[in-house]
Amino acid sequence: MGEALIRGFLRSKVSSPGRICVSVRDVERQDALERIGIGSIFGDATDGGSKEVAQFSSVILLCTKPQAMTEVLQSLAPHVTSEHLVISVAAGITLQTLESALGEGVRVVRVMPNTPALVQCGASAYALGKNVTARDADIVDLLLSSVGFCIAVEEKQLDAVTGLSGSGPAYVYLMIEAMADGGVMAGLPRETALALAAKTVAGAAQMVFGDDGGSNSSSALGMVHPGVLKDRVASPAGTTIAGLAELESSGVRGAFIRAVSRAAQRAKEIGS
Ligand SMILES: NC(=O)C1=CN([C@@H]2O[C@H](COP(=O)(O)OP(=O)(O)OC[C@H]3O[C@@H](n4cnc5c(N)ncnc54)[C@H](O)[C@@H]3O)[C@@H](O)[C@H]2O)C=CC1
Ligand SMILES: O=C(O)[C@@H]1CCC=N1
Repeated sequence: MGEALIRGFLRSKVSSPGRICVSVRDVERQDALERIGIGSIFGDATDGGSKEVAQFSSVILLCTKPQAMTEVLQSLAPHVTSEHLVISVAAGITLQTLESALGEGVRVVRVMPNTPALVQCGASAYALGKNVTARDADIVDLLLSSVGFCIAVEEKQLDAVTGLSGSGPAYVYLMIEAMADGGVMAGLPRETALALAAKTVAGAAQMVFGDDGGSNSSSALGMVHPGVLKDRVASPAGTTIAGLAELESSGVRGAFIRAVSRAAQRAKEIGS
């Protein structure tokens, strides 16, 4: 996720390789970051990396796994001051945990991004810690909106965000793969089927944001209800309603609801 954000920031030009300083343990990741021109790459956070990052950066993104966060926070705490803004992307790790590990007065923001940030099509939500300033909120907004859509939420909503948009790309990949399988089963070459499936998902998602001209927009974000769009595709006694009936009888709608809800619950479990 950290690498996706870095690459997204570089693509959007909100930052440049010379302004980014990274502490990363895996050698392959270090090589990948070197290849994209990151100049300051340090090793393990617990072995000097945190100190170096805190020395050279005013905005620090924490992008390790939640399970590694305790030791990373411990390594960072002695070097972080009220001059730093710390942004965590870790699923489930609460603002309270971050703030109490980093110390009094530290400015902390909790973010849940997703990997399409890499291609500027991310969907992120964030919650501000108790010490952040209005300028910090602007910085977070600037960074996240440079790589896609972003929205401020209450912290208690972030586990739900994690289950929906944080994990969501994986659900969509599964759906694209399955739709392509269906195309292959119906006689299409694999590559054609995959391209059609992925383009269909991307195009359909864009329509929800009113990119049909916005005539049916029903919300502040200019969105069109997906049910309206679905009904427009389904002709009476046509192919689509036959396909939809299969999906409904397989319980796909319920499966998606349960997937998001189970992933949100898992985020809560990780945090506790
Ligand atoms: N993968 C995703 O789609 C998303 C992940 N997240 C969050 O992002 C965080 C990272 O997840 P992934 O990118 O999937 O994991 P990952 O395992 O791919 O990346 C974690 C990185 O942390 C580095 N690392 C671990 N311990 C370190 C240490 N002590 N010092 C320096 N570097 C260290 C590793 O070298 C690795 O490059 C997690 O907290 C996750 O909840 C949030 C949203 C989406
Ligand atoms: O699977 C995970 O735990 C992370 C958090 C959201 C997406 N990936």
